[in-house]
Amino acid sequence: MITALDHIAIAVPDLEKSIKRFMDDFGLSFDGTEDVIAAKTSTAFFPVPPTNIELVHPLNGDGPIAGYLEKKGGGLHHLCFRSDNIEEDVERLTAKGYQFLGDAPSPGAHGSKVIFIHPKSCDGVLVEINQPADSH
Ligand SMILES: CC[C@@H](C(=O)O)C(=O)SCCNC(=O)CCNC(=O)[C@H](O)C(C)(C)COP(=O)(O)OP(=O)(O)OC[C@H]1O[C@@H](n2cnc3c(N)ncnc32)[C@H](O)[C@@H]1OP(=O)(O)O
Ligand SMILES: [Co+2]
Repeated sequence: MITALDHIAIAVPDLEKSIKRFMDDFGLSFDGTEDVIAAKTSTAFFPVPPTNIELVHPLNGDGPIAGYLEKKGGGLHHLCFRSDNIEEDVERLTAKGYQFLGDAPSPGAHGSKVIFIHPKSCDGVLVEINQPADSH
């Protein structure tokens, strides 16, 4: 079951510059950076209760964010719903016709499991579903 809006992600071409923007200009608290190797993505999180902003940037210049930045230069990239049982939600949504990217959840930030729904399945919005580490 989906339980919360876990985060909204913004793809940024200059991670350090954007971290400064969200801390200094918008005054958000900064939860640190994490390189997620399985996703080829560097992340920076800002809690904005009850959700979070996630900045995403290509890790080593490669991966899905690199392609997005090349085409769009940056922008709102995805939203993420938190699930209390990701496998069950994937099965339920697949039966409704949603097209998932990948066959099974993979490692995400903070030890979570994540999977994505193709934007063409969802009105042009890339949707991530995650299950936090403490509820696996
Ligand atoms: C750090 C881990 C994790 C977390 O814990 O939070 C993350 O958030 S990781 C974040 C990065 N990972 C991903 O984004 C994985 C899922 N994404 C993908 O697999 C790909 O990006 C994609 C969505 C399949 C697109 O890749 P590709 O098909 O190679 O790119 P195209 O440029 O050809 O796009 C095809 C089509 O889709 C539209 N598109 C692409 N990206 C987005 C987007 N973010 N939001 C909305 N639409 C998107 C693109 O415009 C194309 O549309 P058309 O031109 O109409 O065909
Ligand atoms: Co994300």
